[in-house]
Amino acid sequence: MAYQFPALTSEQKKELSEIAQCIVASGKGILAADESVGTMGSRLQRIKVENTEENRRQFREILFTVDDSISQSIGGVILFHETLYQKDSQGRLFRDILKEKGIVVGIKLDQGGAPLAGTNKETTIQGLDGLSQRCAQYKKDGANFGKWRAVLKIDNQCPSHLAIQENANTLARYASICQQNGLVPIVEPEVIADGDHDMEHCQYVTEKVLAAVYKALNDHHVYLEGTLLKPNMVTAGHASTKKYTPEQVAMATVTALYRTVPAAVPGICFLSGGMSEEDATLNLNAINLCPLPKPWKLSFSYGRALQASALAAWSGKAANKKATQEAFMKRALANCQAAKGQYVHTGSSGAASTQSLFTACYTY
Ligand SMILES: O=C(COP(=O)(O)O)[C@@H](O)[C@H](O)[C@H](O)COP(=O)(O)O
Repeated sequence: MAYQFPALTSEQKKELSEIAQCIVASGKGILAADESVGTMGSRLQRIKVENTEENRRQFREILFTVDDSISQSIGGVILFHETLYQKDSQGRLFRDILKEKGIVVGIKLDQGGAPLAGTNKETTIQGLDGLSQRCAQYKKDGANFGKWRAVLKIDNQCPSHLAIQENANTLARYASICQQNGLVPIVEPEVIADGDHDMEHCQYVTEKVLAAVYKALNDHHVYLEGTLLKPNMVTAGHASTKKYTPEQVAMATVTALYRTVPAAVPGICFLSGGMSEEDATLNLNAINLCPLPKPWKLSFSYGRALQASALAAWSGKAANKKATQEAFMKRALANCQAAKGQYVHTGSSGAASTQSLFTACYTY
């Protein structure tokens, strides 16, 4: 039955795999700047800045107009709908500014959670209705990849079989629709860090989730070479009393990935999930040094762990532009080095970079 009903032409496959490889080329990762209005509100609240469209625009202008050398560390930026159509103070579209730097533009496609009745407050993610039309428009408007974040939690009876299957199937359906429209899907099944479970339990759950996701992607004829995975690292729950070294986190994470993620996937870009900036970098570095087979690029797609110091430096003041850009550049460079296993912690990190960025129940 192979190839009787091919999902994609060889030209479509070539385009998708080239986009994916470009995003994770040699030490590059992704800036997840796709916070929705509500999530951006809680980020801005921390620095006592009002959550207006203009303030969101100003902060993102500062990030996107950083020195062109940023493109050595950042291969892609995920935008929220509002940001894809925003301009800098000279009237240039953000998406054009990013493209001129050689950075691939991505778009958040999921539209929030909905409860799964009969479960312990588990969710599925909405946004499949009209998704093909939205993808086609975003492609015309300059996006080349998409993102869909599914949330799974570790708790009493969680994640349930239903939550795992439903979210895996929804991620696969989204990925298929993206590829039909020329967008590389970032597949993000996030096992959130809420809870007091140990790292071993997180590894067990992460393996179950990823195995279900790759079965569903295969069922939906998704072309793996034209996808990227955005998983959690395998860590203990935020409330666990057990502490693990970056090397232990790396071994558990790469073991889980090696058991479940096909080698055809070009890149795995971790989310930071509430880790401090420095922990996210140290763990990524250890992952890249882990003595297990690693057939994929292992990189980053951080939101909080790339922006926390920059947000703190900015504090809503235009006069802080230089310090904000320096803080952003510093984290981007550190993660670029970590994606190559070359990061050396100097011990001179600022206070913001070692602060936990954990938000309980980070589910929209
Ligand atoms: O996947 C992500 C990982 O972020 P993180 O590194 O954990 O801060 C992000 O792209 C978030 O999904 C992003 O911050 C958007 O958040 P919401 O507005 O959808 O909550």
